[in-house]
Amino acid sequence: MKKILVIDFGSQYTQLLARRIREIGVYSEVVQFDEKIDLKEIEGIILSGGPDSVYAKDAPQIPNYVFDLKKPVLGVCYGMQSITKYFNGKVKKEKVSEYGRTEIEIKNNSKLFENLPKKFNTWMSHGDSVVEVPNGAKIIAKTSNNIIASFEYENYYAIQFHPEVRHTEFGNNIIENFVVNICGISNTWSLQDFITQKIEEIRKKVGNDKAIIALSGGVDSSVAAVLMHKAIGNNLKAVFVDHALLRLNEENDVRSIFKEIMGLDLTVVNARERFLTKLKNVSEPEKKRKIIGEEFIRVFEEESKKFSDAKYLIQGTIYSDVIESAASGKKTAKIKSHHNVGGLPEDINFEIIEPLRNLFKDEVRNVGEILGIPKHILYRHPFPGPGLAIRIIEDITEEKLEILKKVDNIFIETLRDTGWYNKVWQAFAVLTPIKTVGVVGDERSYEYVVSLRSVDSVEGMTADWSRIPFEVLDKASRRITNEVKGVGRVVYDITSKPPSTIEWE
Ligand SMILES: Nc1ncnc2c1ncn2[C@@H]1O[C@H](COP(=O)(O)OP(=O)(O)OP(=O)(O)O)[C@@H](O)[C@H]1O
Ligand SMILES: O=c1[nH]c(=O)c2[nH+]cn([C@@H]3O[C@H](COP(=O)(O)O)[C@@H](O)[C@H]3O)c2[nH]1
Ligand SMILES: NC(=O)CC[C@H](N)C(=O)O
Ligand SMILES: [Mg+2]
Repeated sequence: MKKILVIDFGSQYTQLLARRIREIGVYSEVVQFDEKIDLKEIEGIILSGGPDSVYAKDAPQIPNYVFDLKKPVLGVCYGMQSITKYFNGKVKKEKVSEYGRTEIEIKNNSKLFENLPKKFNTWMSHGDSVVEVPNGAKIIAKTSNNIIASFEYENYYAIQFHPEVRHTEFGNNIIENFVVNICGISNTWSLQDFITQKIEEIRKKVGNDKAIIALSGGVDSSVAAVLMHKAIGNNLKAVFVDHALLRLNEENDVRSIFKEIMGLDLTVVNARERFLTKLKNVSEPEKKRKIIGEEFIRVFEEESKKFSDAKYLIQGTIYSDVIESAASGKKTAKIKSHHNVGGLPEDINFEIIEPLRNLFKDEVRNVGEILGIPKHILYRHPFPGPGLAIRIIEDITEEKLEILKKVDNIFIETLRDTGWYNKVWQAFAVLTPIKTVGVVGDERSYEYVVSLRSVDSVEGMTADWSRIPFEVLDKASRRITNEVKGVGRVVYDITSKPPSTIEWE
């Protein structure tokens, strides 16, 4: 299949580049800068951004095959700076850094900016700048700070801004100009092709061996389960772990979801005791995540023994889990260890297969729709594998779990009753360790503060707090303080991601 190769230098946005290209209808893959790869059917190359400075000691280099292939190359930010360095231009830390919205002006014609206005806003994130382009290169655009925003040199196209983030105006047009007009690939690829290709790939790999799928009833593992079932049929067994950190009624909901999508009964493992014992008195978020990640694997190992020593473990990991755990590339910064990626123990007895690892949430939902999974399952709010453990700040007790389950349930019920559940991307409650003074029936009370959190997002990589009407929040707040013993105060979290993350831990 003809494709565009994206070479990763450690940017938080690398996968978004590949994703934008797939949106245009062209297949794209991300590889690491030092990875050995198959060079067949590459029609163009994109060099990503990255945290390093090109002259730094261990700065990643453009691999040699990029120069040998002689295909069009697009360098983004660090990618632009590394092209400059290779062809003897000059990169320097300038007095002005450009972060966020920056206007650029097109000074010379280029196929890359065809049919675009002369001036528009882009999104930048750089401290270094190109101060001298390679000999013979043509400067295409400059920013309002007079910094070089784009140049062209032979088959190399360089841009300082990030066309892959939604805040860059005409970003998709620029990527489409590169992929379709400059590299000349026809845009006929679709997620249906992804499904066909994955099924074939999984069949080849698993053969007649057995596999266990970690099924949470969430969007990602449900889609992965249907896809895997199509590929290997009855050699697949689904296992749901009840770790006591679930939402109210979760077990029953998951059983019925599974019956609906697979027509089969689900294996539910009661692991409540063992998770709670291991988590007793643990407050530190990364520690909680590591304990949970390991315990999940131990449970799956035991279950695999009961299924002819299954050789494979399937997980519904998607790309946001990977990037934040810093498992995407050597140069990427770690934000938190998602239990299914960064939280995994080192000694694992089976091979892990993650068919959705390179897709984003909304792409996974689209795959699910193509596979015929009902919308009410695909559009459930995400729920993290570590569950309520990362929504109870500090140590976890049965009492706190009871409180949080009730609060969460009331908030979600209120959103459903008022038509807001489907308008927001993810909503939940957090139990803080703070106690607060109140007055109830003329008596003093001293109870917990809970926070409601609801966010709008597309990919989960960035998010903003939902503008839920005060009346809806008021309804939830009054029900919570009236119905849940142990809660003295309700607050609403109005922080975006970044700088915060969606979950509190
Ligand atoms: N309680 C559980 N039992 C079994 N597997 C689980 C459980 N919770 C999470 N997992 C595994 O961990 C993976 C990652 O969890 P994650 O919450 O990101 O995805 P999901 O639950 O499938 O979808 P969603 O993001 O909609 O909640 C799941 O796809 C699944 O493979
Ligand atoms: O399966 C998971 N295991 C985890 O360890 C984990 N941590 C966060 N999340 C979910 O990922 C999305 C982004 O969350 P953050 O902004 O908090 O990183 C949100 O949808 C979170 O609910 C997790 N899911
Ligand atoms: N986003 C980037 O690629 C940044 C490149 C380089 N680290 C700089 O600060 O200029
Ligand atoms: Mg989940």
